[in-house]
Amino acid sequence: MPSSGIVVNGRPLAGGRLPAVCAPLVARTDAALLAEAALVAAHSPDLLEWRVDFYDAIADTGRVLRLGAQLREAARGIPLLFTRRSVREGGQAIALEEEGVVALYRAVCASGLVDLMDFEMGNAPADVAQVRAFTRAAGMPLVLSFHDFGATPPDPELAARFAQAKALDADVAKVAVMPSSVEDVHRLLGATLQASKTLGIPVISMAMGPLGAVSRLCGGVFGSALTFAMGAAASAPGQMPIEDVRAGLTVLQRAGSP
Ligand SMILES: O=C1C[C@@](O)(C(=O)O)C[C@@H](O)[C@@H]1O
Repeated sequence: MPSSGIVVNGRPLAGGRLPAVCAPLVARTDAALLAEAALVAAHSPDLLEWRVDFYDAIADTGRVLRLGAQLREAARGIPLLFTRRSVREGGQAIALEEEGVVALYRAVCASGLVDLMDFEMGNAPADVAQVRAFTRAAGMPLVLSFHDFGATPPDPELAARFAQAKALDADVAKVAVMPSSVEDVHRLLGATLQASKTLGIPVISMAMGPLGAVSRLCGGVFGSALTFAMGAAASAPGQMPIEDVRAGLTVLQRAGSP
């Protein structure tokens, strides 16, 4: 069965249309994050991603929760995705050990201040299991993700990453890679299509950098349920402004593209 859209709080993002559009928030301070959220929410993305690894006070759970509550207000009903991206997979260095990250995920899950969570499938298996349990208890979908900022792995590994997410009980499987040729982009889209037809859960993929930009526009045709577009600032190479991405998606839709 082909993959469907991502369901958040019982409702499919973007009404089930593929792909929904997510804009990242990458500010470092409280005031800057709230200003960024207000600005980006005005572009009406289907989802806002709080990249909490950018936040200066990530090691202070109380402050994360207080800011999360304010972010909720600033988001004006747009669902929130909570993501700590590790340095290993392209994120920022943070003042927290992995144990602290897991404790932070537990607190944020329990708070109900966000609507879904992203955790890397490459984290310690015990940590992945714990985050799965927290999200499950909170009734929150879990995205298990994999990022390769240096290359596009061979086809069997791409398929294995999607399958690994599913095996680890993800609600959504996500794979992001760096292409060094159009062939790499083509392979990523092929692996996405295959996974979207066989996995039984929504999948997300993107090829990063300028070569991969096309995947952020046409990925939905190949089964990717979400594309990341820049609101105020990019969180990964190759992200385009949200207005441009929406325009591209509209052109495809008008042409009757699936
Ligand atoms: O994993 C992803 C996808 C991403 O890396 C991208 O390439 O758009 C951007 C990240 O913020 C997000 O967490």
